[in-house]
Amino acid sequence: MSDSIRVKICGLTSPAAVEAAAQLGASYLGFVFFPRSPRHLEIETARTLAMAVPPGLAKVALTVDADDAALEALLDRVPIDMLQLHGHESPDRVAELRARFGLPVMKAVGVADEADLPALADHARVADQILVDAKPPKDAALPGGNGLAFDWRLIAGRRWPVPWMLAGGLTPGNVAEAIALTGARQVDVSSGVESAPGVKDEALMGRFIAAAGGKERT
Ligand SMILES: O=C(O)c1ccccc1NCC(=O)[C@H](O)[C@H](O)COP(=O)(O)O
Repeated sequence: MSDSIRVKICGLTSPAAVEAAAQLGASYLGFVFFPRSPRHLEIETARTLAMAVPPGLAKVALTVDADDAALEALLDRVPIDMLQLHGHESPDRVAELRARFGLPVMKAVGVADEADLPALADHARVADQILVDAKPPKDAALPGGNGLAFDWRLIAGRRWPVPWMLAGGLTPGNVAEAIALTGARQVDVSSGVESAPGVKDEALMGRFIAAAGGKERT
C-alpha cells in the first residue's frame, strides 16, 4: 500500500458522481444494494455505473444479509471487485461467501463500546478487510450510512491482521483528526459528502479526499 490514505466513497448513485469520485482520487467506489436506502441501486443502474469506472479503482458492492441467489443475480450483471457485507453476517458466512464467489470480502463491524471490539478480531480472521464503522442506534432507519461517528479512542492503537478501513460520520472537517487518532490508512465516507441523502456533492468529495491526504489523480 502506498503512503497516501486510500479513500472509499460509498453510495454513489449517478454517472456524474462516479466520474467525480474517480477523478478526485477515490480508490474504492461503493454501490449500495439495500432497497430501504436512498442510495439503493437497481442492478441495471449499477451495471451502467460500474462499467464507467476507470480501471484500477475497486468497485465495491454493499449488501445487507443478502442470500446467495441475490448475490448471484447481482454479480452476474455488475462487474464488482469486492463485497462489503453490512448486515449480521457471521464469520462462517463471510468465509462461505469468499469461497463461493471468489471475491475479496470486507466485513463491516459496528462499534459503540469496548464490548464490540472482539467481533473485529473474529472477522479479521476470515475477511480480506474489515470496515470499522459506527454501530447504528436501535431506532436507526438504516444499518449504516447514518452519518454517525463512534468514539475513535476505542480503537486508537489497535491493529488487525488484515487491512482495515475507518467509517462512520466522517466529514471533510473531522477526517484528518480521525486518521491522526486511530492511525487509519483507509477511510470510508457516504453522508459526509452528500448535499442530500443519496446525492453526492463534488466539492465535498474533493474537500474530503484532500483533508484525508488521499491520492491525487491527474
Ligand atoms: O449508505 C447506506 O444507505 C447504507 C445502507 C445499508 C447499510 C449500509 C449503508 N451504508 C454504509 C456506508 O455507506 C459506509 O460504508 C459507512 O457506514 C459510512 O457511512 P456514513 O456514516 O454515512 O459516512
